[in-house]
Amino acid sequence: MGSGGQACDLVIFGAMGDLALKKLFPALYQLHRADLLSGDSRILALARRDYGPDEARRHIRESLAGQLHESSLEPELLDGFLARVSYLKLDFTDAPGYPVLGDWHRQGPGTNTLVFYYATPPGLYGRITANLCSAGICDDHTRVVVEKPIGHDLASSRELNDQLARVFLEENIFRIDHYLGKETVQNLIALRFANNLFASQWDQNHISHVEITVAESVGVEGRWSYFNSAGQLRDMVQSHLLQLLCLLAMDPPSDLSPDSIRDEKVKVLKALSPLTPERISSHLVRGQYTAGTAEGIPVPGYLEEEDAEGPSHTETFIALKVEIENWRWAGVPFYIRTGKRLPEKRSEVIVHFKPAPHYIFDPDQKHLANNKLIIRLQPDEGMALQILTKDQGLSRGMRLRQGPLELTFAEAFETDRIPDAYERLLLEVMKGNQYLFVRRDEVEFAWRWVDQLLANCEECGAHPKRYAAGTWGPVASIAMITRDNRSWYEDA
Ligand SMILES: NC(=O)C1=CN([C@@H]2O[C@H](COP(=O)(O)OP(=O)(O)OC[C@H]3O[C@@H](n4cnc5c(N)ncnc54)[C@H](OP(=O)(O)O)[C@@H]3O)[C@@H](O)[C@H]2O)C=CC1
Ligand SMILES: O=C1O[C@H](COP(=O)(O)O)[C@@H](O)[C@H](O)[C@H]1O
Repeated sequence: MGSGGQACDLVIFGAMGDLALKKLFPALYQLHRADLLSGDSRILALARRDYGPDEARRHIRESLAGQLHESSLEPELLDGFLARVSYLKLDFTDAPGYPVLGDWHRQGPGTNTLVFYYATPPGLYGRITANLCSAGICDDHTRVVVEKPIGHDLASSRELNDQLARVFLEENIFRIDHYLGKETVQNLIALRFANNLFASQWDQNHISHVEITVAESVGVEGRWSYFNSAGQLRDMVQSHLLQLLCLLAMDPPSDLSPDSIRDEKVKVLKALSPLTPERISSHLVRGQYTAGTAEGIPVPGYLEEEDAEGPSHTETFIALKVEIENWRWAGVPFYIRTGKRLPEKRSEVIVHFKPAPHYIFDPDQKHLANNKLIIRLQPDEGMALQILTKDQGLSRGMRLRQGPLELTFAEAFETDRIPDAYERLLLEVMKGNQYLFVRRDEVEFAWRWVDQLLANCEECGAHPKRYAAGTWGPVASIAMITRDNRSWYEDA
């Protein structure tokens, strides 16, 4: 097989929902456009709206026109793509409606791999799986793609995983964490394991601490009810932030096979130090935004959002000091923070290296002495290595100057467009390659750690502190890192 996917019959549950229209169809169209969708691949869009086939295609076409850049919209390619799409009205709770899905698959070329994509509220995953099972549509080759959140805690994620496991083989379950589909996140693997320069320095002997910031300027965007039952810890840390942490902290996998990578990630999750009640006050800060500004425009606070349903102690910001109890990372804190309504959308990792063992330069400049690797995940994707050089000029003596070795991907590699995460993820589903998907034990170990953290927060009665929209979270998050004589890296 080339770089494209196998021929698939992709059945999208929830095909008229936000995720499908904003992410899945645009990504599938881009794959079609890049000739990465096998010629025989077909798409069945399922929703409960009363659309005829042409009406559904028209709706998808209009939605694509609203989502994609003009330069990607080529009428003939759009026609070709939409010709792959059929529409079927189905109430997903209605078991007798399911056999028709099997009929649709049998009417196809006969060799296409059947893939179900659950783009629905997570509460429906179990019901859909049971209905597919009763209709006898699935076999040992049928794949399923499930969106986060996989459960609300360890118990519910186990229940959901059990439901999936009754019907699908683990090797056919593709649990999405869309951060793993981001080019720059995958690049962490290349950076660490293709460059011995970094590989040989990647431990507690050489690194003092690591920062991970995933900042968003948006608020909860009409998802108050869902978000309020989750909060930033469940919504972002349990999945995306812990995945980033794993990719940064894991030992080298012996190869790039899905299980080699995932085995190493699981070891990191198992080694996360629990945040006991005694450590909560020094290792965790939660926040909730109040009215402020976003990109200069006044915005309401979390509790005044249009769809807000009352008082709430749900956090929209969290900062954590995370420790990993193993040889590689003993004594190296990972400071992570993520929040809504922060001043800008910015995801980045800063690796702070320890200073040289013996310092011989001007003592006034000692604060410059730590090298830093800045990995910009989004936007302005790229990286910079802060190094020290001699300041130029005759009058300066041996003065040091800090400057970056800079690599901006868009400039260096002349990429016209960075593919969206869902393009990569859907392509890998169609190839049957799970290395960018989360294995059951990863999800469950992540929940185990998050559950103890939430329980300990509860025990301490630690409510979120207020921060104004448009600021970098509660001041306590700055104090958390300052206590260790460090500061959050700000280079904006
Ligand atoms: N949107 C996003 O960017 C992201 C979403 N996700 C996850 O993706 C999943 C889908 O999210 P999203 O698209 O935002 O949700 P939406 O609510 O927009 O879409 C869900 C769709 O499922 C349909 N649906 C619900 N119940 C039934 C039913 N009984 N029978 C038939 N159709 C039904 C809804 O139909 P109707 O329109 O008729 O109500 C709706 O179109 C969720 O698990 C979410 O957590 C994850 C990351 C990002
Ligand atoms: O999964 C989620 O991610 C988005 C942020 O994703 P990004 O790709 O824009 O960085 C977040 O807004 C949302 O709350 C969460 O559910």
